[in-house]
Amino acid sequence: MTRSSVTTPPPGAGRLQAAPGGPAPGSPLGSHYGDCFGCGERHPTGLHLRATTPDGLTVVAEFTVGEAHQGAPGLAHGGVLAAAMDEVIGMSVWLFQRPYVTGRLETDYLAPVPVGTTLHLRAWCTGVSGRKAYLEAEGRAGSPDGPVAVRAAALFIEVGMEHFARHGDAKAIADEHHEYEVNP
Ligand SMILES: CCCCCCCCCCCC(=O)SCCNC(=O)CCNC(=O)[C@H](O)C(C)(C)COP(=O)(O)OP(=O)(O)OC[C@H]1O[C@@H](n2cnc3c(N)ncnc32)[C@H](O)[C@@H]1OP(=O)(O)O
Repeated sequence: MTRSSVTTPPPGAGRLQAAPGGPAPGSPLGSHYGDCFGCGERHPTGLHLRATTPDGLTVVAEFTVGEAHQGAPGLAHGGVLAAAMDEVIGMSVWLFQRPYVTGRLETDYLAPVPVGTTLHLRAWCTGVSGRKAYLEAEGRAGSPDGPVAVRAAALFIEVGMEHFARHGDAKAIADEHHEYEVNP
């Protein structure tokens, strides 16, 4: 991954620790919002990512490229693939048990991804420093051992739940049940 200095943990950054009360190894990680383009079950043309954590420290998910996700004929749109990387990395909020948002997302496209391909996604944290979390992800075509088609590196920033109430739909937030801590 050709990550930049912005997405590289600084010297002395901590490692992700399994949060008390966090998901146990093997647990499914639910959708954080039903209308989310990445993971929402109500979204008609979204990515419908379904994720699990194999070990409490990383996230794995699958995304099958559909007709609604094309850029060039028969091929996935690069922005949609970036969204898939953003989402699988964002699923790490369940591991942190705190809300984070994307500050920066860097993506390498290594191979075209045809419609019908299932991408096997994996995300992991490379360091934590204050409110900043450094994460990476990869998407392999066809199987968990398939060729890497997409790679990403990201800087996520921890926010309070008021971020979503101030900028978004406070009622929708209240109507959904979130398991991570609201007032850490
Ligand atoms: C209800 C469901 C919940 C659900 C929760 C889960 C959602 C997951 C969804 C998937 C993920 C997404 O798509 S999230 C959606 C896309 N992202 C967004 O909408 C975020 C928009 N940006 C913002 O709201 C803001 O810029 C923030 C929150 C990121 C930062 O603002 P802030 O809180 O005022 O903090 P600020 O002081 O600016 O930044 C803190 C530190 O981070 C650094 N920093 C911030 N942004 C960057 C950046 N792009 N590149 C480099 N560095 C940066 C600053 O230099 C600073 O470093 P230093 O000076 O301390 O060293």
